[in-house]
Amino acid sequence: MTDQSLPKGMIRATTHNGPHEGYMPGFGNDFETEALPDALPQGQNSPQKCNYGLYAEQLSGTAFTAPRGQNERTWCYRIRPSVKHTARFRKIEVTGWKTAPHVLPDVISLGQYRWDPVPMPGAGESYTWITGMRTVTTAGDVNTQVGMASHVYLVTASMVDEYFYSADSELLVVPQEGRLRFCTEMGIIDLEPKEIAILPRGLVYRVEVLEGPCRGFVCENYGQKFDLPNRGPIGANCLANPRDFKTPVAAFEDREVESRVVIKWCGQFHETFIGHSPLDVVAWHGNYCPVKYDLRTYSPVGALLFDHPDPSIFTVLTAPSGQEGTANIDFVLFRERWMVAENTFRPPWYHKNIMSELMGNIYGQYDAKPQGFQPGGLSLHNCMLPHGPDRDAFEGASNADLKPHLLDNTMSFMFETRFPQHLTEWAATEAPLQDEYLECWTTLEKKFDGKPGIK
Ligand SMILES: O=C(O)Cc1cc(O)ccc1O
Ligand SMILES: [Fe+2]
Repeated sequence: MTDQSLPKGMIRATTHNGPHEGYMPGFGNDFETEALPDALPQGQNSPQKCNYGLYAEQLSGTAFTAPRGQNERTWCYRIRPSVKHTARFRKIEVTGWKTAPHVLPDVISLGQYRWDPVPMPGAGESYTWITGMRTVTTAGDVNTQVGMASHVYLVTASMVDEYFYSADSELLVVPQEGRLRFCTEMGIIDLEPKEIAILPRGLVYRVEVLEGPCRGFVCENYGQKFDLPNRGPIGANCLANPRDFKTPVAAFEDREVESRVVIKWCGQFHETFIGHSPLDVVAWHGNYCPVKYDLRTYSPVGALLFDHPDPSIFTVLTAPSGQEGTANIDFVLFRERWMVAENTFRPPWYHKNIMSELMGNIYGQYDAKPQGFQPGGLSLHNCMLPHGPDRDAFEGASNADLKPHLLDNTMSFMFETRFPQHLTEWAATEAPLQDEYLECWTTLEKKFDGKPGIK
């Protein structure tokens, strides 16, 4: 399409944001978006009076004085200030959702653990985003803003006139089945398997089921926000590229209806009732915002000649801990890729790790565990506990013809934290823990016979 107002030959820039136009590309960008024309003040944040009678409100995601490269905040122009969204809070019980510190004397976390997929709810069972959250592990301490929790969610029902926010954490959501819609103060994110989303600390939202039942994983980050890892010698491209992250455009509700707001705060849950939808932000600008990312756009970089690199080459996002290179959480993706290394045992090696490794399978088969680690399933290899390929993987890879091989139909991930992860009672007793998991290694044969030569 030509634009008559432009010089001859010049084409106006357009943006293409995938199937629908509801998202803006970029990671950590300073975005601006308005759902009504001129709702966003230009050139200043706090005019004496805002257009449309809106209230200006800042949401600070980092300390005011955080260094420029980390500083995150968003200015919201809303129908009512958030303080009108909260009456007196009343404590409620949300039984499945646990928070660190949560070390139970009778639950042993020292070990290698694996779970079958948590069964989908039966007919007649109904779970929302809040009631369907089941904590698997916790690590660190929410009160000092270090550590994390891992959860499985089972969601069958939309939240209706009900809203949630976590003052404790940002949530990294990894769907495994079903499609969810996150209606947030800053716009709408639709999410399905092979995508992930980050919901920042303090952001209010409602979760709806687009296609259920829904199952997935959540990493709750109590610490510094997830960021893109530095690429070092890899250079300026590959791994997760910033433009593949999508932030929703502004969308608001002007609905006056009895509504419930639930807040998670220092591990406790509280509710309050208000007379309207809190999703009333008409326009916003800033860099503290929800985002989604399609894992299929992750460009893995790996070994081109020999040996198996550390899994950190597959880091999608990293949440720093204050000690450089030692993350509070790394989110690592094992996806389809070519295996070409010569004279190499290609699957993960055997090892013990100071970091603790919580893994989940999104779909397909993981190369170190051809059987038993199923889509929807989880495993935990805790701090300094040995693990590695099972017997079948070892025998297969030790004897494989090492021609280039497409590792296909595989997508697993790891929440790796510097802290030991503690099982919840649910993970240790109710979830489908595989009692026989250790047997995948007990059959590994002794091959050593004291005589030189390749066995
Ligand atoms: O334990 C695992 O399967 C995760 C993992 C993968 C890999 O390629 C190297 C090390 C590692 O811990
Ligand atoms: Fe590992």
